[in-house]
Amino acid sequence: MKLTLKEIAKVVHAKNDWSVLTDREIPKIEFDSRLIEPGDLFLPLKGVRDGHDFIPTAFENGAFATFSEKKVEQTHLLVDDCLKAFQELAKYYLEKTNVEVIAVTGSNGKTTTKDMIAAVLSEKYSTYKTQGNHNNEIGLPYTVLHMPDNTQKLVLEMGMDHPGDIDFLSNLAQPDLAIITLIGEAHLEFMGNRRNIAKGKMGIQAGLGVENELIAPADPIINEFIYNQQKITRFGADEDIFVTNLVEHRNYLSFNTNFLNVTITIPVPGKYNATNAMLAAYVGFKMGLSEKEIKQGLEHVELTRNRTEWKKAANGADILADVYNANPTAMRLILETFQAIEKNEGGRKLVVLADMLELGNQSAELHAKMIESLNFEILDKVYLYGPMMKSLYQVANGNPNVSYFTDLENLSATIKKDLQPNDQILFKGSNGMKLFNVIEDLEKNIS
Ligand SMILES: N#Cc1c(NC(=O)c2cc(S(=O)(=O)N3CCOCC3)c(Cl)cc2Cl)sc2c1CCN(Cc1ccc(-c3nn[nH]n3)cc1)C2
Repeated sequence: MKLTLKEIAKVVHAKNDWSVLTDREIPKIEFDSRLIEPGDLFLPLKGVRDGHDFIPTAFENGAFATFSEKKVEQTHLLVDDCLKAFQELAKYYLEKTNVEVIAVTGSNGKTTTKDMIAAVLSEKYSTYKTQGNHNNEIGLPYTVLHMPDNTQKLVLEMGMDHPGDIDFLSNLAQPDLAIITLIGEAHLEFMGNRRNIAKGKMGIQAGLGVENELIAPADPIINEFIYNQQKITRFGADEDIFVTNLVEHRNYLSFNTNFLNVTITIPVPGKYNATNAMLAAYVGFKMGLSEKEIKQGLEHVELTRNRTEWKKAANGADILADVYNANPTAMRLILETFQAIEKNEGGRKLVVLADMLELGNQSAELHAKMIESLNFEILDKVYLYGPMMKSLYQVANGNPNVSYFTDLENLSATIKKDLQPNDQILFKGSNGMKLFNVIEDLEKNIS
Protein backbone atom coordinates (compact mmCIF):
# COMPACT_ATOMS: atom_id res chain seq x y z
CA MET A 1 0.00 0.00 0.00
CA LYS A 2 1.48 3.37 -0.99
CA LEU A 3 0.28 5.55 1.87
CA THR A 4 2.21 7.19 4.71
CA LEU A 5 0.83 7.41 8.23
CA LYS A 6 0.64 11.19 8.01
CA GLU A 7 -1.25 11.01 4.72
CA ILE A 8 -3.69 8.47 6.23
CA ALA A 9 -4.21 10.72 9.26
CA LYS A 10 -5.02 13.63 7.00
CA VAL A 11 -7.45 11.65 4.83
CA VAL A 12 -9.39 10.26 7.80
CA HIS A 13 -9.34 13.62 9.64
CA ALA A 14 -7.64 12.07 12.68
CA LYS A 15 -8.47 14.15 15.74
CA ASN A 16 -5.11 13.86 17.46
CA ASP A 17 -2.01 15.83 16.45
CA TRP A 18 -0.75 14.01 13.39
CA SER A 19 1.89 16.59 12.49
CA VAL A 20 4.29 14.55 14.67
CA LEU A 21 3.56 11.40 12.66
CA THR A 22 6.21 10.19 10.28
CA ASP A 23 6.11 10.04 6.52
CA ARG A 24 7.05 6.38 6.58
CA GLU A 25 4.93 4.15 4.38
CA ILE A 26 2.55 1.72 6.01
CA PRO A 27 2.91 -1.75 4.41
CA LYS A 28 -0.68 -2.80 5.09
CA ILE A 29 -3.75 -2.42 7.33
CA GLU A 30 -5.23 -5.44 9.19
CA PHE A 31 -8.32 -5.84 11.39
CA ASP A 32 -7.39 -9.37 12.50
CA SER A 33 -4.53 -8.86 14.94
CA ARG A 34 -3.16 -12.30 14.01
CA LEU A 35 -2.30 -10.98 10.54
CA ILE A 36 -0.37 -7.94 11.78
CA GLU A 37 3.25 -7.85 10.65
CA PRO A 38 5.98 -5.35 11.59
CA GLY A 39 5.17 -1.82 10.43
CA ASP A 40 1.47 -2.45 9.82
CA LEU A 41 -1.46 -0.32 10.91
CA PHE A 42 -4.09 -2.08 13.06
CA LEU A 43 -7.80 -1.47 12.53
CA PRO A 44 -9.90 -2.32 15.61
CA LEU A 45 -13.39 -3.32 14.44
CA LYS A 46 -16.40 -4.28 16.51
CA GLY A 47 -16.84 -8.00 15.89
CA VAL A 48 -17.86 -10.46 18.55
CA ARG A 49 -15.35 -8.58 20.69
CA ASP A 50 -14.37 -4.94 20.36
CA GLY A 51 -11.18 -4.87 18.32
CA HIS A 52 -9.82 -2.21 20.70
CA ASP A 53 -9.27 -5.08 23.16
CA PHE A 54 -6.67 -6.45 20.75
CA ILE A 55 -4.55 -3.32 20.30
CA PRO A 56 -1.89 -4.68 22.71
CA THR A 57 -1.71 -7.95 20.76
CA ALA A 58 -1.41 -6.03 17.48
CA PHE A 59 1.60 -4.15 18.89
CA GLU A 60 3.11 -7.38 20.22
CA ASN A 61 2.90 -8.59 16.60
CA GLY A 62 4.78 -5.51 15.41
CA ALA A 63 2.09 -2.94 14.56
CA PHE A 64 3.57 0.54 14.06
CA ALA A 65 0.30 2.33 14.80
CA THR A 66 -3.41 1.72 15.23
CA PHE A 67 -6.68 3.45 14.49
CA SER A 68 -8.60 4.07 17.70
CA GLU A 69 -11.90 5.57 18.80
CA LYS A 70 -10.40 6.43 22.19
CA LYS A 71 -7.06 7.79 23.41
CA VAL A 72 -4.52 4.97 23.93
CA GLU A 73 -0.87 5.08 24.88
CA GLN A 74 0.26 3.40 21.65
CA THR A 75 0.84 5.44 18.45
CA HIS A 76 -2.67 5.94 17.13
CA LEU A 77 -4.97 7.84 14.80
CA LEU A 78 -7.91 9.04 16.90
CA VAL A 79 -11.16 8.83 14.88
CA ASP A 80 -14.88 8.75 15.68
CA ASP A 81 -15.54 5.54 13.75
CA CYS A 82 -12.73 3.17 12.71
CA LEU A 83 -14.76 1.41 10.03
CA LYS A 84 -15.89 4.68 8.43
CA ALA A 85 -12.27 5.89 8.44
CA PHE A 86 -11.20 2.65 6.75
CA GLN A 87 -13.87 3.04 4.07
CA GLU A 88 -13.01 6.72 3.51
CA LEU A 89 -9.34 5.78 3.11
CA ALA A 90 -10.21 3.10 0.53
CA LYS A 91 -12.26 5.60 -1.50
CA TYR A 92 -9.36 8.08 -1.38
CA TYR A 93 -6.87 5.38 -2.39
CA LEU A 94 -8.94 4.43 -5.45
CA GLU A 95 -9.02 8.06 -6.56
CA LYS A 96 -5.31 8.53 -5.87
CA THR A 97 -4.16 5.40 -7.72
CA ASN A 98 -6.68 5.97 -10.52
CA VAL A 99 -7.02 2.20 -10.99
CA GLU A 100 -9.85 1.07 -13.29
CA VAL A 101 -12.60 -0.64 -11.28
CA ILE A 102 -14.89 -3.40 -12.56
CA ALA A 103 -17.72 -4.16 -10.12
CA VAL A 104 -19.57 -7.49 -10.12
CA THR A 105 -22.70 -8.36 -8.19
CA GLY A 106 -25.49 -10.90 -8.59
CA SER A 107 -27.01 -13.78 -6.67
CA ASN A 108 -25.10 -16.80 -7.90
CA GLY A 109 -22.17 -16.71 -10.24
CA LYS A 110 -20.75 -13.41 -9.03
CA THR A 111 -17.64 -15.08 -7.58
CA THR A 112 -17.08 -17.19 -10.69
CA THR A 113 -17.69 -14.21 -12.98
CA LYS A 114 -15.29 -12.08 -10.89
CA ASP A 115 -12.64 -14.82 -11.19
CA MET A 116 -13.19 -15.14 -14.96
CA ILE A 117 -13.03 -11.37 -15.56
CA ALA A 118 -9.76 -11.23 -13.60
CA ALA A 119 -8.39 -14.20 -15.56
CA VAL A 120 -9.15 -12.47 -18.87
CA LEU A 121 -7.84 -9.01 -17.89
CA SER A 122 -4.66 -10.55 -16.43
CA GLU A 123 -3.65 -11.48 -19.99
CA LYS A 124 -3.00 -7.80 -20.71
CA TYR A 125 -3.11 -5.79 -17.48
CA SER A 126 -1.82 -6.10 -13.91
CA THR A 127 -5.07 -7.15 -12.32
CA TYR A 128 -6.19 -7.69 -8.72
CA LYS A 129 -9.49 -9.23 -7.55
CA THR A 130 -11.55 -9.79 -4.43
CA GLN A 131 -10.04 -12.62 -2.38
CA GLY A 132 -12.35 -15.16 -0.73
CA ASN A 133 -15.61 -13.63 0.42
CA HIS A 134 -14.23 -10.16 1.09
CA ASN A 135 -17.20 -8.56 -0.68
CA ASN A 136 -18.95 -6.56 2.04
CA GLU A 137 -18.51 -3.15 3.73
CA ILE A 138 -15.37 -4.43 5.45
CA GLY A 139 -14.02 -6.80 2.81
CA LEU A 140 -14.32 -4.44 -0.16
CA PRO A 141 -12.25 -1.61 1.36
CA TYR A 142 -9.84 -4.29 2.61
CA THR A 143 -9.45 -5.52 -0.99
CA VAL A 144 -8.88 -1.97 -2.29
CA LEU A 145 -6.19 -1.24 0.31
CA HIS A 146 -4.48 -4.60 -0.29
CA MET A 147 -4.12 -4.33 -4.07
CA PRO A 148 -0.50 -4.42 -5.31
CA ASP A 149 1.06 -0.99 -6.02
CA ASN A 150 1.06 -1.34 -9.81
CA THR A 151 -2.50 -2.61 -10.21
CA GLN A 152 -4.18 -1.37 -13.40
CA LYS A 153 -7.52 -3.22 -13.18
CA LEU A 154 -9.34 -4.02 -9.94
CA VAL A 155 -12.21 -6.53 -10.09
CA LEU A 156 -14.42 -6.02 -7.04
CA GLU A 157 -17.15 -8.42 -6.00
CA MET A 158 -20.03 -6.67 -4.23
CA GLY A 159 -22.10 -8.80 -1.84
CA MET A 160 -25.52 -7.86 -0.54
CA ASP A 161 -26.92 -8.90 2.81
CA HIS A 162 -29.33 -6.02 3.27
CA PRO A 163 -31.05 -3.43 1.04
CA GLY A 164 -28.71 -0.50 0.33
CA ASP A 165 -25.51 -2.53 0.69
CA ILE A 166 -24.71 -2.35 -3.02
CA ASP A 167 -25.45 1.39 -3.28
CA PHE A 168 -22.93 1.97 -0.49
CA LEU A 169 -20.24 -0.23 -2.07
CA SER A 170 -20.81 1.32 -5.51
CA ASN A 171 -20.48 4.84 -4.13
CA LEU A 172 -17.25 3.84 -2.42
CA ALA A 173 -15.76 2.07 -5.46
CA GLN A 174 -17.05 4.42 -8.23
CA PRO A 175 -16.84 1.58 -10.82
CA ASP A 176 -15.89 2.24 -14.46
CA LEU A 177 -17.87 -0.83 -15.53
CA ALA A 178 -20.53 -2.77 -13.61
CA ILE A 179 -21.92 -6.29 -14.12
CA ILE A 180 -25.02 -7.85 -12.59
CA THR A 181 -24.87 -11.60 -13.14
CA LEU A 182 -28.22 -13.02 -12.05
CA ILE A 183 -31.20 -11.89 -9.99
CA GLY A 184 -31.77 -14.23 -7.05
CA GLU A 185 -33.64 -17.42 -7.00
CA ALA A 186 -31.59 -18.90 -4.13
CA HIS A 187 -32.40 -18.23 -0.49
CA LEU A 188 -33.48 -14.63 -0.05
CA GLU A 189 -32.10 -14.16 3.48
CA PHE A 190 -32.83 -10.59 4.62
CA MET A 191 -34.13 -9.38 1.27
CA GLY A 192 -37.71 -10.68 1.30
CA ASN A 193 -38.37 -11.40 -2.37
CA ARG A 194 -36.90 -11.42 -5.88
CA ARG A 195 -38.10 -7.89 -6.65
CA ASN A 196 -36.23 -6.55 -3.62
CA ILE A 197 -33.14 -8.46 -4.74
CA ALA A 198 -33.40 -6.85 -8.19
CA LYS A 199 -33.81 -3.42 -6.60
CA GLY A 200 -30.85 -4.06 -4.32
CA LYS A 201 -28.55 -5.19 -7.14
CA MET A 202 -29.52 -2.21 -9.29
CA GLY A 203 -28.01 -0.08 -6.51
CA ILE A 204 -24.79 -0.68 -8.42
CA GLN A 205 -25.79 2.32 -10.57
CA ALA A 206 -25.21 4.61 -7.56
CA GLY A 207 -21.50 5.06 -8.17
CA LEU A 208 -21.52 4.42 -11.93
CA GLY A 209 -20.90 7.52 -14.08
CA VAL A 210 -23.40 8.17 -16.92
CA GLU A 211 -20.48 7.77 -19.33
CA ASN A 212 -19.93 4.22 -18.04
CA GLU A 213 -21.69 0.96 -18.81
CA LEU A 214 -23.87 -1.50 -16.92
CA ILE A 215 -24.08 -5.12 -18.11
CA ALA A 216 -27.27 -6.74 -16.82
CA PRO A 217 -29.47 -9.79 -17.51
CA ALA A 218 -32.40 -9.57 -19.91
CA ASP A 219 -34.69 -10.36 -16.92
CA PRO A 220 -37.41 -7.64 -17.02
CA ILE A 221 -37.56 -7.63 -13.21
CA ILE A 222 -34.79 -4.99 -13.18
CA ASN A 223 -36.42 -2.62 -15.71
CA GLU A 224 -38.37 -0.55 -13.15
CA PHE A 225 -35.14 0.15 -11.24
CA ILE A 226 -33.13 1.65 -14.11
CA TYR A 227 -32.53 5.27 -13.03
CA ASN A 228 -29.06 6.12 -14.30
CA GLN A 229 -28.57 7.31 -17.90
CA GLN A 230 -25.56 5.00 -18.31
CA LYS A 231 -25.40 2.65 -21.30
CA ILE A 232 -26.99 -0.74 -20.47
CA THR A 233 -25.97 -3.93 -22.26
CA ARG A 234 -28.44 -6.77 -21.68
CA PHE A 235 -27.41 -10.40 -21.92
CA GLY A 236 -29.49 -13.48 -22.70
CA ALA A 237 -30.85 -15.27 -25.76
CA ASP A 238 -31.13 -12.80 -28.70
CA GLU A 239 -30.23 -9.85 -26.48
CA ASP A 240 -27.30 -7.42 -26.95
CA ILE A 241 -24.77 -10.13 -26.08
CA PHE A 242 -25.33 -13.88 -25.93
CA VAL A 243 -23.83 -17.36 -26.09
CA THR A 244 -24.15 -19.57 -29.19
CA ASN A 245 -23.12 -23.14 -30.07
CA LEU A 246 -22.74 -24.18 -26.44
CA VAL A 247 -21.30 -27.70 -26.19
CA GLU A 248 -21.07 -29.32 -22.76
CA HIS A 249 -18.29 -31.86 -22.31
CA ARG A 250 -17.67 -33.89 -19.14
CA ASN A 251 -15.41 -31.35 -17.46
CA TYR A 252 -15.17 -28.43 -19.89
CA LEU A 253 -17.43 -26.26 -22.05
CA SER A 254 -17.03 -24.76 -25.49
CA PHE A 255 -19.17 -21.96 -26.94
CA ASN A 256 -19.24 -18.97 -29.27
CA THR A 257 -20.65 -15.48 -28.74
CA ASN A 258 -22.29 -12.93 -31.02
CA PHE A 259 -19.43 -10.47 -30.52
CA LEU A 260 -16.34 -12.66 -31.04
CA ASN A 261 -15.25 -14.84 -33.99
CA VAL A 262 -13.45 -17.48 -31.90
CA THR A 263 -14.71 -20.53 -30.05
CA ILE A 264 -14.10 -20.24 -26.32
CA THR A 265 -13.38 -23.22 -24.06
CA ILE A 266 -13.44 -23.09 -20.26
CA PRO A 267 -12.08 -25.81 -17.95
CA VAL A 268 -15.32 -26.09 -15.97
CA PRO A 269 -18.70 -27.79 -16.66
CA GLY A 270 -22.12 -26.25 -16.10
CA LYS A 271 -24.16 -24.28 -18.65
CA TYR A 272 -24.41 -21.24 -16.29
CA ASN A 273 -20.62 -20.98 -16.45
CA ALA A 274 -20.86 -20.30 -20.18
CA THR A 275 -22.86 -17.17 -19.35
CA ASN A 276 -20.33 -16.16 -16.67
CA ALA A 277 -17.49 -16.71 -19.16
CA MET A 278 -19.34 -14.81 -21.89
CA LEU A 279 -19.62 -11.82 -19.51
CA ALA A 280 -15.88 -12.03 -18.82
CA ALA A 281 -15.16 -12.25 -22.55
CA TYR A 282 -17.29 -9.15 -23.16
CA VAL A 283 -15.43 -7.20 -20.44
CA GLY A 284 -12.15 -8.19 -22.11
CA PHE A 285 -13.56 -7.18 -25.49
CA LYS A 286 -14.58 -3.77 -24.06
CA MET A 287 -11.12 -3.27 -22.59
CA GLY A 288 -9.28 -3.85 -25.83
CA LEU A 289 -8.09 -7.42 -25.43
CA SER A 290 -7.57 -9.46 -28.57
CA GLU A 291 -9.71 -12.53 -29.19
CA LYS A 292 -6.60 -14.62 -28.58
CA GLU A 293 -6.00 -12.99 -25.17
CA ILE A 294 -9.64 -13.50 -24.18
CA LYS A 295 -9.55 -17.14 -25.25
CA GLN A 296 -6.32 -17.78 -23.37
CA GLY A 297 -7.49 -16.02 -20.23
CA LEU A 298 -10.60 -18.15 -20.00
CA GLU A 299 -8.80 -21.38 -20.75
CA HIS A 300 -6.64 -20.85 -17.63
CA VAL A 301 -9.20 -19.50 -15.20
CA GLU A 302 -8.67 -20.49 -11.54
CA LEU A 303 -11.96 -20.47 -9.68
CA THR A 304 -12.14 -19.45 -6.00
CA ARG A 305 -12.36 -22.77 -4.16
CA ASN A 306 -15.02 -23.65 -1.65
CA ARG A 307 -17.11 -20.54 -1.99
CA THR A 308 -19.70 -20.06 0.69
CA GLU A 309 -22.36 -21.83 -1.28
CA TRP A 310 -25.39 -24.02 -1.01
CA LYS A 311 -24.74 -27.68 -1.79
CA LYS A 312 -27.07 -30.68 -1.86
CA ALA A 313 -26.79 -33.83 0.26
CA ALA A 314 -27.42 -37.12 -1.52
CA ASN A 315 -30.77 -37.32 0.27
CA GLY A 316 -31.81 -33.85 -0.94
CA ALA A 317 -31.06 -31.83 2.18
CA ASP A 318 -29.61 -28.30 1.69
CA ILE A 319 -26.03 -27.83 2.90
CA LEU A 320 -24.57 -24.35 3.53
CA ALA A 321 -20.81 -24.73 3.74
CA ASP A 322 -18.95 -21.62 4.87
CA VAL A 323 -15.28 -22.42 5.13
CA TYR A 324 -14.03 -18.81 5.05
CA ASN A 325 -12.65 -16.65 7.81
CA ALA A 326 -12.93 -18.95 10.80
CA ASN A 327 -13.05 -16.11 13.26
CA PRO A 328 -15.73 -15.30 15.84
CA THR A 329 -17.30 -12.52 13.80
CA ALA A 330 -17.63 -14.57 10.64
CA MET A 331 -19.20 -17.40 12.64
CA ARG A 332 -21.71 -14.97 14.15
CA LEU A 333 -22.55 -13.49 10.73
CA ILE A 334 -23.13 -16.81 8.99
CA LEU A 335 -25.28 -18.00 11.92
CA GLU A 336 -27.39 -14.82 11.62
CA THR A 337 -27.74 -15.36 7.86
CA PHE A 338 -28.58 -19.06 8.22
CA GLN A 339 -31.15 -18.42 10.96
CA ALA A 340 -32.79 -15.68 8.86
CA ILE A 341 -33.52 -18.12 6.03
CA GLU A 342 -36.95 -19.75 6.08
CA LYS A 343 -37.02 -23.49 6.75
CA ASN A 344 -37.86 -25.77 3.85
CA GLU A 345 -41.43 -27.09 3.97
CA GLY A 346 -41.48 -29.84 6.59
CA GLY A 347 -37.75 -29.45 7.20
CA ARG A 348 -35.53 -28.56 10.13
CA LYS A 349 -32.47 -26.34 10.72
CA LEU A 350 -29.27 -28.03 11.83
CA VAL A 351 -25.91 -26.39 12.62
CA VAL A 352 -22.43 -27.95 12.83
CA LEU A 353 -19.83 -25.73 14.51
CA ALA A 354 -16.19 -26.76 14.77
CA ASP A 355 -13.23 -25.12 16.50
CA MET A 356 -11.87 -21.76 15.34
CA LEU A 357 -8.12 -22.18 15.53
CA GLU A 358 -5.40 -19.75 16.67
CA LEU A 359 -7.55 -17.66 18.99
CA GLY A 360 -4.86 -17.71 21.65
CA ASN A 361 -5.84 -17.47 25.27
CA GLN A 362 -9.15 -15.81 24.33
CA SER A 363 -10.19 -19.00 22.61
CA ALA A 364 -12.35 -20.68 25.25
CA GLU A 365 -14.14 -17.40 25.99
CA LEU A 366 -14.71 -16.62 22.29
CA HIS A 367 -16.09 -20.10 21.62
CA ALA A 368 -18.43 -19.88 24.63
CA LYS A 369 -19.55 -16.43 23.45
CA MET A 370 -21.07 -18.05 20.34
CA ILE A 371 -24.01 -19.04 22.57
CA GLU A 372 -25.25 -15.47 21.98
CA SER A 373 -25.55 -16.23 18.25
CA LEU A 374 -27.53 -19.49 18.61
CA ASN A 375 -31.31 -19.04 18.50
CA PHE A 376 -32.81 -22.25 19.88
CA GLU A 377 -36.27 -21.11 18.83
CA ILE A 378 -35.09 -21.58 15.25
CA LEU A 379 -32.38 -24.24 15.41
CA ASP A 380 -33.51 -27.85 15.79
CA LYS A 381 -30.07 -29.39 16.34
CA VAL A 382 -26.60 -28.06 17.12
CA TYR A 383 -23.58 -30.35 16.71
CA LEU A 384 -20.35 -29.06 18.32
CA TYR A 385 -17.00 -30.53 17.38
CA GLY A 386 -13.45 -29.96 18.68
CA PRO A 387 -11.69 -29.30 22.00
CA MET A 388 -12.46 -25.57 21.99
CA MET A 389 -16.15 -26.11 21.22
CA LYS A 390 -16.38 -27.88 24.59
CA SER A 391 -16.52 -24.36 26.11
CA LEU A 392 -19.65 -23.63 24.06
CA TYR A 393 -21.11 -27.03 24.93
CA GLN A 394 -20.67 -26.26 28.64
CA VAL A 395 -22.56 -22.96 28.44
CA ALA A 396 -25.32 -24.63 26.40
CA ASN A 397 -25.96 -26.33 29.76
CA GLY A 398 -27.60 -29.55 28.82
CA ASN A 399 -29.86 -28.30 26.02
CA PRO A 400 -31.09 -31.65 24.58
CA ASN A 401 -30.68 -30.34 21.03
CA VAL A 402 -26.99 -29.63 21.54
CA SER A 403 -24.53 -32.53 21.15
CA TYR A 404 -20.77 -32.57 21.46
CA PHE A 405 -18.20 -34.64 19.56
CA THR A 406 -14.48 -35.19 19.91
CA ASP A 407 -13.96 -37.25 16.75
CA LEU A 408 -14.97 -36.65 13.14
CA GLU A 409 -16.17 -40.19 12.39
CA ASN A 410 -18.69 -40.13 15.23
CA LEU A 411 -19.85 -36.64 14.19
CA SER A 412 -20.24 -37.75 10.57
CA ALA A 413 -22.12 -40.94 11.44
CA THR A 414 -24.52 -39.07 13.72
CA ILE A 415 -25.29 -36.41 11.11
CA LYS A 416 -25.80 -39.05 8.41
CA LYS A 417 -28.30 -40.75 10.69
CA ASP A 418 -30.14 -37.56 11.65
CA LEU A 419 -30.24 -35.56 8.39
CA GLN A 420 -33.66 -35.61 6.67
CA PRO A 421 -34.37 -34.71 2.99
CA ASN A 422 -36.04 -31.35 3.72
CA ASP A 423 -33.49 -30.22 6.31
CA GLN A 424 -31.05 -27.32 5.97
CA ILE A 425 -27.64 -27.82 7.60
CA LEU A 426 -24.89 -25.22 8.15
CA PHE A 427 -21.19 -26.12 8.53
CA LYS A 428 -18.74 -23.56 9.98
CA GLY A 429 -15.27 -23.97 11.47
CA SER A 430 -11.55 -23.68 10.70
CA ASN A 431 -10.32 -25.60 7.65
CA GLY A 432 -8.04 -27.54 9.99
CA MET A 433 -11.11 -29.23 11.50
CA LYS A 434 -11.77 -30.93 8.14
CA LEU A 435 -15.54 -30.47 8.08
CA PHE A 436 -15.33 -30.64 4.28
CA ASN A 437 -14.78 -34.42 4.67
CA VAL A 438 -18.18 -34.69 6.37
CA ILE A 439 -19.76 -32.49 3.69
CA GLU A 440 -18.29 -34.57 0.84
CA ASP A 441 -19.58 -37.70 2.57
CA LEU A 442 -23.10 -36.25 2.77
CA GLU A 443 -23.01 -35.20 -0.88
CA LYS A 444 -22.00 -38.69 -1.90
CA ASN A 445 -23.63 -41.44 -0.02
CA ILE A 446 -26.34 -41.08 2.49
CA SER A 447 -29.66 -42.58 1.52
N1 LIG B 1 -14.37 -10.60 17.22
C1 LIG B 1 -13.41 -10.91 16.71
C2 LIG B 1 -12.22 -11.30 16.05
C3 LIG B 1 -12.08 -11.17 14.67
N2 LIG B 1 -13.00 -10.67 13.81
C4 LIG B 1 -12.69 -10.39 12.51
O1 LIG B 1 -11.61 -10.58 12.01
C5 LIG B 1 -13.78 -9.91 11.65
C6 LIG B 1 -14.12 -10.71 10.58
C7 LIG B 1 -15.16 -10.34 9.76
S1 LIG B 1 -15.54 -11.42 8.45
O2 LIG B 1 -16.91 -11.81 8.59
O3 LIG B 1 -14.59 -12.48 8.48
N3 LIG B 1 -15.34 -10.68 7.06
C8 LIG B 1 -14.31 -9.70 6.90
C9 LIG B 1 -13.93 -9.55 5.46
O4 LIG B 1 -15.03 -9.48 4.59
C10 LIG B 1 -15.91 -10.58 4.70
C11 LIG B 1 -16.44 -10.70 6.11
C12 LIG B 1 -15.84 -9.17 9.98
CL1 LIG B 1 -17.14 -8.70 8.93
C13 LIG B 1 -15.48 -8.35 11.05
C14 LIG B 1 -14.46 -8.73 11.89
CL2 LIG B 1 -14.05 -7.74 13.24
S2 LIG B 1 -10.55 -11.71 14.20
C15 LIG B 1 -10.07 -12.10 15.79
C16 LIG B 1 -11.07 -11.82 16.68
C17 LIG B 1 -10.83 -12.03 18.14
C18 LIG B 1 -9.55 -12.79 18.40
N4 LIG B 1 -8.48 -12.46 17.49
C19 LIG B 1 -7.24 -13.26 17.72
C20 LIG B 1 -6.70 -13.01 19.06
C21 LIG B 1 -6.68 -14.04 19.95
C22 LIG B 1 -6.14 -13.83 21.19
C23 LIG B 1 -5.64 -12.57 21.53
C24 LIG B 1 -5.06 -12.36 22.82
N5 LIG B 1 -4.91 -11.17 23.40
N6 LIG B 1 -4.34 -11.43 24.56
N7 LIG B 1 -4.14 -12.73 24.65
N8 LIG B 1 -4.58 -13.32 23.58
C25 LIG B 1 -5.69 -11.53 20.61
C26 LIG B 1 -6.24 -11.75 19.37
C27 LIG B 1 -8.80 -12.69 16.10
